[in-house]
This record gives sequence, C-alpha cells and structure tokens, in this order.
Amino acid sequence: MKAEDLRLYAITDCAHYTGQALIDRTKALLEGGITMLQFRDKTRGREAARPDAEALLALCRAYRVPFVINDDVELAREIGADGVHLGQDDAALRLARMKLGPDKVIGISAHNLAEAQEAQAGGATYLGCGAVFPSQSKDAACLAPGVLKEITDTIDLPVVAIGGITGDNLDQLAGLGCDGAAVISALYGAGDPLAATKALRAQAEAIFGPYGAGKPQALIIPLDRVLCDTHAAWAALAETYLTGVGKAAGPDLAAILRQRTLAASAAYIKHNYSVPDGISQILYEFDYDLEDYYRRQARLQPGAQAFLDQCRTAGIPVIALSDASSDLAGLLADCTGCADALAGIISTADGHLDRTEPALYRQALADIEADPNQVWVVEDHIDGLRTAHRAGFTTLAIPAEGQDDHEWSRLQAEADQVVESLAALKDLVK
Ligand SMILES: Cc1ncc(COP(=O)(O)OP(=O)(O)O)c(N)n1
Ligand SMILES: Cc1ncsc1CCOP(=O)(O)O
Ligand SMILES: [Mg+2]
Repeated sequence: MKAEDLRLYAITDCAHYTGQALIDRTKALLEGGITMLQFRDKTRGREAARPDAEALLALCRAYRVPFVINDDVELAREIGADGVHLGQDDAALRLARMKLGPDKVIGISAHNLAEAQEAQAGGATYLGCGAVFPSQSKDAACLAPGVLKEITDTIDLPVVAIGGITGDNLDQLAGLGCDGAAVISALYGAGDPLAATKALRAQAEAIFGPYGAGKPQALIIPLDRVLCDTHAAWAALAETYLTGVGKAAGPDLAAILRQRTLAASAAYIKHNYSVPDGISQILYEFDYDLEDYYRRQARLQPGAQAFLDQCRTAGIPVIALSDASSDLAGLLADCTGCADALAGIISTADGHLDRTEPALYRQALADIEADPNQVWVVEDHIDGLRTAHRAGFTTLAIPAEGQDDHEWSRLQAEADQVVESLAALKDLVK
C-alpha cells in the first residue's frame, strides 16, 4: 500500500446497505475513483458478513484498489484481504502483525501523539485520525486540528483523516499534512454516488496531492530476461554445470532455481546433487557460462531500445537490476548496447543480498534523490515485487520468459500496476 492509496478512502455503510445493494453502491464508488475500501460492519457477525466481504474483495481486485477489513483480523486472514483497520480497543497490533505477516496493511486509529508513536513503533502501515468533524456515522470525539498536525509532523506513517468529512469541509484539511480522507456518509449516503465520488476524488487530489499520476522520478528494472533476452542462458546454467560433472539435473530444477540468486542456486546444487566442487567453484562456472553467453548471443528484448530512448527523452533515470555481479551485468549492458542508457546497475551478487531484502532496492536511491514512492520497480519476480512494495516503492508487474501461470497471476494480483510488455511500459513514461 502506498500513501496515495489513502486519497479517497471509502468505508462501507453496512447499517444501510448489505448484499447486492452494498455491492452495487460500492461499484459506483470504485467507478467514481475511490482509492481504497474498508469493509466495516458493526452489527452482523463474521459468518453473516463474510459473503459481502468476499464479493467486495473481488471487486476491489478488479479495480486494483486495496481492501481492508475493519476490526476482524481472522476474517481478513481467511478471505485474503489486503489487511485490517484496528482501533485502540480492537485486537492488539502486535498480535495482528503476527497473524497477518509483514506485508499486510494494518491501519491503526490514533487520537493523540502517544497513540500514533506506539502504532508506528509496533509496525502499523498507516494511521486513521479523527473525528476531524462531527460524524453522523459514529459517536466519536473531535480531534483538534493542532493534534492532527502534531501527529503528521512527528510520525513517518501515512495518515488519513476521518469523521464527518464532506465536499463542504474537505478544504479545511489542507495544510495539516494528511494523505487523504476516509469517508462513509458523504459517499454511501449520496443521492448520486458516482458523481459524489468523482467530485470528492478531484477535491482530494487537489488538497492531498495527485493519485497515481505523473511519471516516476526513476525506474528500476531487471536487466536479465526483461531488458535482455538472457532467459535461455540462466535456465541452462545449472544443467550445463551438472552435465559437466557427470550428473543429471532433476526435471524441475530450472523452475526451482528461477526464484533463487546465483549464490543460492550454487548452494542448492551443492546440497542436493553431491557434486565435487565447492560453492565458489560452482559460482565461477556459472559466471563463465554467463559471460560466454553475454558476449556471444545476448540481445536486447523487442521494445527495450524504444523504452530506454523514451526514458531518456523524459529524463527518467533507469537503474538495471541483475542477479549477476555488477561487472558481468555491465558486460551484458555493453554487449547489448544499452550501457549508456542506464543510470546504474544494482546487483544481488555484489551485496550478497537476495530479492527478499529491501536494501537491494534502496541501493538504487543512493545516487539519486528520489522518494521511493515515486520510483517504479518493474518486476518479473514475485519475491522482488513483494520486497519493493514493502520498501515503499511503486511496483509494476511485467511478464517474462520462465514465469509460470501461477507466478504471473500472483504478480498481477499484488502489483500496483501491470504492464503487458516493454512497449506498454514505454507508453506509461511518455
Ligand atoms: C481509516 C479509519 N480510521 C479510523 C477508524 C475508526 O476505527 P475504530 O476506532 O476502531 O472504530 P470503528 O470503526 O471500529 O467503529 C476506521 N474504522 N477507519
Ligand atoms: C469510523 C469512524 N471513526 C471515526 S469517525 C468515523 C465515521 C466516519 O463516517 P462519516 O464519514 O460518515 O463521518
Ligand atoms: Mg474498530
């Protein structure tokens, strides 16, 4: 989840709408441009509410909008929602984080700086602060604007304001440092929910900043497989090595190693095939084969040159990501003629990092002053996409050779955006 997902955050009004009426109304809100949805049902129990929650989750997936459940961590976990929103009297943040894992959204209600600090220290994803105005939907004490400002000035988490917000008072939230507005009645209670959402969304963007807009400040993209046609070389590395030492590779070896770095692949082979060489010798052989392929056969993928040219025209630095050493990756860039178009190369092998470590992606920011949120990480790899997401980058899924259908559907479900090709990516940076 990104801070901009909070721009116009709708919360269901299950006191007035359930079943098909709730789905229809929510669909109008999604069509009108809500940027996040919370399922909040304060009266029905978990089992009675579950079908509505599941239907809304499917709808939010279709509109690529995060979907969280109010109060009920178990329901969120069971249906695979993006997370939960918890108040001060709800389940403990620590327990919720344990149950949901590090990647899920956990929003916490905070009414003062101490609560906000505790939520930040406990691993909350965002804060809901209010009521900022008297609310018809909940009997909640009003928060002074000074307290809200103190929270946004002190805390690093994204903050959404809540309570009594309408088109008539939204402007009063300008300058308080919030990322968006959470709304029940001004959306669900509107005579024309589609028109009301469109109007509130435009107003929210004017006050809190654009949503999903603009070009990235920089872009991180895999060099192998995505920019260059090196899938065949990577897929053959382990088998070629094993053949050389007189062993036969298992049928699914290439698929197993696709998720691993070179070092982890070498370790896998060492431990599963009782080969004579040590891990560093296996790595040496891998590097040798890659270098040979890079020098003799590697080419840019179709559309890569045009995409890189467009980035250059638009002034967007492109940082290539590689699982080979940066020396080898540099050789690939030279041999395929894209070296001059790259602002840098980051390598899992150099830093002994794998794609589950945010430090990998953060390296890219060392030389450029960019807000991670404004940096796009293009990934063909599910671990990489998840890590970049967790590190606060905007993520784009792209297909690549060697992905199976399962991985591609997970990428599509979890990415902020999906691009079908480098040509489509080029259009996005125009
Ligand atoms: C975005 C957001 N912010 C605050 C709340 C309120 O949560 P809580 O204090 O737990 O009250 P209930 O909504 O559970 O009645 C929220 N739901 N969403
Ligand atoms: C859940 C909640 N928490 C504080 S105020 C509120 C209700 C927000 O609803 P409305 O937008 O109708 O005031
Ligand atoms: Mg609650």
